[in-house]
Amino acid sequence: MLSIENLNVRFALRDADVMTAVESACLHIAAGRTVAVIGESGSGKSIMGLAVCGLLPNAAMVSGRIVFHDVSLLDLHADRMRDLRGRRIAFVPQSAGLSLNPTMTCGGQVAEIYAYRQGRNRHESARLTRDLLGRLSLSPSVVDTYPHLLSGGMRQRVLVAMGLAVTPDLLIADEPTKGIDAYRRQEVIDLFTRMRERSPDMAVLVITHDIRLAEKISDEVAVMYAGQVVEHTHAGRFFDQPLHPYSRALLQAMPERGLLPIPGVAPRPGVRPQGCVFHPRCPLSTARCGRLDPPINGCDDSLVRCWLYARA
Ligand SMILES: Nc1ncnc2c1ncn2[C@@H]1O[C@H](COP(=O)(O)OP(=O)(O)OP(=O)(O)O)[C@@H](O)[C@H]1O
Ligand code: NI
Repeated sequence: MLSIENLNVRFALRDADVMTAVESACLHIAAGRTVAVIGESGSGKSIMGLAVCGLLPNAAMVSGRIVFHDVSLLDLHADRMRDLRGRRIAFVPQSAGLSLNPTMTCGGQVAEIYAYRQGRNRHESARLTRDLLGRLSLSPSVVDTYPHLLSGGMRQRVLVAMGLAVTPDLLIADEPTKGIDAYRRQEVIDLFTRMRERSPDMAVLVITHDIRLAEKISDEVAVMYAGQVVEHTHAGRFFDQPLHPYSRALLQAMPERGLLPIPGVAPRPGVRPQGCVFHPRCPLSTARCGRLDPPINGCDDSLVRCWLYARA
């Protein structure tokens, strides 16, 4: 359904410096799959998601290809992209608090989508809104409630409802558990589970720091480091036997897996090490890793960007 091929996103900084937020990233998502994109802060997860939705800031310089069904998104006119985003691709932004209209009830905001996007009348829009919020386990009272009266988790669900109201083929959710406490996290997990049951063919891209959320809801995991997708694999396989040394380090840093900090620091934005982007922190790096960019290698059903898996 979606192919991201060699995507680069750069920003021009002052003094003619350029900072690379996403670098030759590749990712493919099939219908019906939930893919979690994980990685440390600043690794380019959100920027990649925004690129797919055509929501990058104007200053961004983008190259590569993003193909959705047969449409090349980076070549689309802004009007057509907006239309696509309203009907086929839904984006659930990171800050639920800021993204809802404070002057409208939650139900009103969902109903508006049915009315404007689908041309439903007021009565139908209201009924569809109640159904949808009900299926997402939001009580009927939420319909008439203003966003600021809800918890972060509830607001997030309203935003997801707004995304689902357009019955998209692809839903992209950026940090759905951000700012949500442990107890409410379960609600987000339930929400994704319910959403899957309701729309089994929808592809879902979940951008998250929250590796445990990824484990609970995803079919596949893509790991980003310094703007690159360094591994993309089945979730079960990833949590059993991650391939990339960075993936292994990420998992070992989880409290339940040893809380081992990843040595060193991520490269500062715009200061990219030569060769493999991870080699300065990698316990397994060799001289070659510091000189040459690793190719993307297929290993069983997985893709991994690491010299360890390169065939001679
Ligand atoms: N408008 C911009 N101008 C310049 N640099 C930007 C801009 N937006 C993002 N960046 C940079 O792009 C890089 C990738 O940012 P991005 O938001 O995609 O990271 P992320 O992986 O989503 O991190 P987080 O987990 O903190 O959300 C960062 O180094 C960020 O500083
Ligand atoms: Ni982000």
